Amino acid sequence: MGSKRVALIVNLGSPDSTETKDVKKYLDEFLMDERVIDLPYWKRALLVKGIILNFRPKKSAKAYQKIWWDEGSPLIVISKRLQQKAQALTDIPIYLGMRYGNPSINDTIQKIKDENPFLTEILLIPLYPHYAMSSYETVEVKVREAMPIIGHDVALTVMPPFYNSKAYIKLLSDKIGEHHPENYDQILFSYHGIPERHVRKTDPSGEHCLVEDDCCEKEHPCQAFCYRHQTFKMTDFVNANLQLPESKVQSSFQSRLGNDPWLQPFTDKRLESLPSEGVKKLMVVCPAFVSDCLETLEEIEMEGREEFLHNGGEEFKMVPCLNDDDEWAALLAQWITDFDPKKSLSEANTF
Ligand SMILES: C=CC1=C(C)c2cc3[nH]c(cc4nc(cc5[nH]c(cc1n2)c(C)c5CCC(=O)O)C(CCC(=O)O)=C4C)c(C)c3C=C
Ligand SMILES: [Fe+2]
Ligand SMILES: [Fe+2]
Repeated sequence: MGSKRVALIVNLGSPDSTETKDVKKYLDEFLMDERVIDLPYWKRALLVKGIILNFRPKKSAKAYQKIWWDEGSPLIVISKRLQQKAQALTDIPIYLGMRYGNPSINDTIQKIKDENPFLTEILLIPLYPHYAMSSYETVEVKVREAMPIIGHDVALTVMPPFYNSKAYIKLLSDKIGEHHPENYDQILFSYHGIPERHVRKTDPSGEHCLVEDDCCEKEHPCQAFCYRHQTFKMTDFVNANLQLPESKVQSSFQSRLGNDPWLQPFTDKRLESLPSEGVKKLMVVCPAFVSDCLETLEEIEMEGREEFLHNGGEEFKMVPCLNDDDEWAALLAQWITDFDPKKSLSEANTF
């Protein structure tokens, strides 16, 4: 019989296995996305297929082997658990898709069609707290491109990034609070980095973002699309909840690729320098990710820890992502149940 309304949650995705050939296939799809490597097609193909795919898959496969679980990729396993927990709390069917790899967005849209012949509305929730063309935007574009598969008039509503959702910030703050941040010298909020050019590109005015150093502190309509602004704001909101002195908290950006200017400060450089600045006990939080993944489990928990301790740090604590936390699943289920396409989803419950 199916349902008239369904929700579609989408995360980034992982390779099908840690074999180099599967990692290569995944990286090909990921890096050939024009919203990730935003070069004209022939230049992107030359760079990705001609250079990056010759060496990166082997290196990335080794990294994936270090974090892989018996059930598969942590990001996918955790996303499925979150979906199942949220599903138990709402009558609205929740489908899970991945932007790259499997379950693909096209297959998931086909499944939605097959299982819901009287469908009228889909609520899309990209599982990213912040707006970036390489994360949130590419998910929305890919889902819109897949909508003709449904073949009739189905409305699509996209939930805005939730970096400023009071309820989400509370969950994140409570989670960090459980690990006693007051006992650490510093809390580093390490967000996934993006090229500075992407921040400029998503500024619809074309004249605010990154024009001045303090652009992100000045009110401007472009901030609905500004990744840098949204990450800095998230740090402030969480910090306000935790009531820590401002001097104990800082933001940085990890996982850069290539030689273009990326958002700074860089996480790896901060981890190297913090011990010489007197920070011996460090807590790291990765709030750009709703689920643990290669970037948190390998880059921060393994490589980052090693870097910090090697440079004179004494204690390193990485706070896990919200993953399939019961309250996070309940919040997701609540967003889906309360979904009203006539009301802006950002109206209620934000700062
Ligand atoms: C949180 C949102 C993310 C943004 C924004 C983002 C931008 C971005 N990423 C790359 C390149 C790579 N990212 C990789 C892994 C990866 N990235 C995110 C999230 C965002 N990326 C996640 C959740 C993951 C982990 C996936 C997993 O399976 O666990 C990788 C693959 C691994 C590797 O080879 O290092 C690449 C490559 C770029 C270039 C970019 C912005 C332009
Ligand atoms: Fe990434
Ligand atoms: Fe900005």
